[in-house]
Parts: sequence; structure tokens; C-alpha cells
Amino acid sequence: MRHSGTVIRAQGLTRTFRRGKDVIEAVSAIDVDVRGGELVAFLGPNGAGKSTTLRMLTTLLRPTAGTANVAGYDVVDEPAQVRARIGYIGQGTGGGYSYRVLDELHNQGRFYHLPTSEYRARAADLMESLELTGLAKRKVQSLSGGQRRRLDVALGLMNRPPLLFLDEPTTGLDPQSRANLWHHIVTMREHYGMTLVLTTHYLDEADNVAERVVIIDHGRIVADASPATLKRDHADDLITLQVATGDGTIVREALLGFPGEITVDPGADPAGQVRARISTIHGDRVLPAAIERLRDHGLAVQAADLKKATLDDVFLNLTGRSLREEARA
Ligand SMILES: Nc1ncnc2c1ncn2[C@@H]1O[C@H](COP(=O)(O)OP(=O)(O)OP(=O)(O)O)[C@@H](O)[C@H]1O
Repeated sequence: MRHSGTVIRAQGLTRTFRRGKDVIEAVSAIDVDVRGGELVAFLGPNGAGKSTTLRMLTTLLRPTAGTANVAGYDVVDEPAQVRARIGYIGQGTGGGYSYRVLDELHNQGRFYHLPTSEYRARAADLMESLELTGLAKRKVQSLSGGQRRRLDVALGLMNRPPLLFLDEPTTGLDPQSRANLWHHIVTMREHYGMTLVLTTHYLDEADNVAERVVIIDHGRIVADASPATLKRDHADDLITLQVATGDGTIVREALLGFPGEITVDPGADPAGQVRARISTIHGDRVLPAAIERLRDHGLAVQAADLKKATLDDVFLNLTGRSLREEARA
């Protein structure tokens, strides 16, 4: 995807909330720049400040401090200009319950003052590409979660925004619906060359879909890079080898000077094998080389396992907590 100039520039963006006597700093002095055409995911646990950030960038919430320029306009001083240039798909916002699906899309077109022929054509197009065609006359309240989410996305795309914000677009959907919805969103993006900014707490989603992941925790950005760079800089692959010997010392000696952090169990397990672990950033390359090195020392590897670094490992290394566990809590 071709990237153009800066479409979002946030500096020192901060939002506090009062809850009784307490002041909660939901977002603390965030600096972030997004270039045209980027696909950026804000990843973080519940309550990290993702939605609050998005709500400020989309003019729905006034920052307590800091500035944000979105699509060339200031979110506080020029909210109407910002809104005219962006789309926003919130958490389960979208259609009114008693309306029919196609009417909802047409209403959205009228809201944006599109000519009748244009909004009808766009609605038909979106109905087809988001697999809503058979649901045109169905009331929104009768849709399933996945259908509803697809309608939300269609509504957000009616004005063909060059910059689209999606707040947890796939939360609550089953894996198949999530995959389908992503396919649609990514296709739309390629079609219209949109910039996408989204929030998610699904690690695999951020890893597979986003070109850039901004990890947010307790209202602060703790890392901001591509998934591959984040994993390279903040996590290791883990290789586990089962070696056919009863003596850990010779395994350790055979692997001496090998790249990565090596731990070897001193003695054999009940199966008569010694277990060696290698923590490294290049698991794919190190694994066969380690097997070869051991073979050169007359040691046979009975089983080998490679656990690739994940964004959860990155989050764990940066914050000391697991995002996976937090998501379950
Ligand atoms: N209107 C509000 N009043 C008081 N506190 C709020 C309000 N909105 C958000 N907060 C608090 O601000 C913090 C950040 O919330 P936010 O919704 O931005 O997190 P999030 O990362 O989007 O989480 P989630 O994944 O659960 O949506 C939380 O502690 C939340 O309780």
C-alpha cells in the first residue's frame, strides 16, 4: 500500500475522567503520527485507553490536554471538518433497531447529503461485498451479531471515508465471522486506498492484519512498530529439543557458543532424554543448525519444537503481564 503524508498527528493527547473523588487518567500524553494509507492497530488490555483515544481522534470526546490534527483539521477547533473526512465504527453503534437494513444504509447516504442515485448505488455495492444482500428487508434488531457487525462496517463505509476508525470491529464474533469481516475490510481498503485505524484486544488479529501495532497500557504507548519488528526487538522464539542421552553436560558442551540463550536439564527425564531449550530471535534458522550441531557431536534429537514469538510475549516483556490472561479475566 502506498503511503502519503501525515493524516493524524496527536501530541500530548490526554484525557482524564472524574469518578467521585478519584481522577482517572484514561489516556496520558500520547504522541502518535499516522501516514495516509497505513493500517494501524491499537492493541491493549481492557481499560488501557484505546476507545478513549479513538473517541478523541474522532471528535466525540474533548481532550483534557494536548492536540490532535486529523485529516488536516484540529479535533477541538474544527470538529465538523474532521467529521466530514472520516468514518467511525464504534462498539456496537450503527443502525437503529426498528429500521430495515437497506433503509439504514440509505439513511446514512442522506445523512452525508449524497445524491439519491449515488447512495443507492453505494448501498447496493456494500450490500453485495459485505454479504448483506439477502438481508435488505430484515429489521436490524433481527440480525445476528456477525450480520450486525457487517452492517456497522457498511454504514461506516457509505461516505467512502479516506480515513476510517474502527473500535473493536470483531469483538464477540466467532473466528469464521472475524476472518470474513477482515477480508471485507482489507478488500475495501485496497479498493478505496483508505487509512485504517482500529483497536483490538485480539493478538492474532493485530499480528495478522496490522502493518503497525501501537501497544497501549494504562493510557500510555509502550511500543509502536510493525508486528515483526516488535517481536524481533521484544521477544524470542523458543526451541525445545529432546536429546537421546542421559548426560546433560555433553549436550551443554555440544551447544557451547551457539547463538541464543541456552538452558539444558542436567539429567535425563523418565524416557531417558535430556531436554535443551534455546531462546533466540531466529528460531527458524537456529533449529536445524542446532540439530546438526548435536548430530556432529554424536547426539540424536528425538523431538524438536519451535514456539514462535507472539505479540503476547512482546506485551509480557514490556509490561510484565500477559494480555491473553487479561483478556480472559
Ligand atoms: N466516560 C467515562 N467515565 C469515567 N471513566 C471512563 C469513561 N470512559 C472511560 N473511562 C475509563 O478510562 C479508562 C480507559 O477506558 P477505555 O474505554 O478507553 O479503554 P479501552 O482500552 O478501550 O478498553 P476496552 O477494550 O474495554 O474498550 C478505563 O479505566 C475506563 O474505566
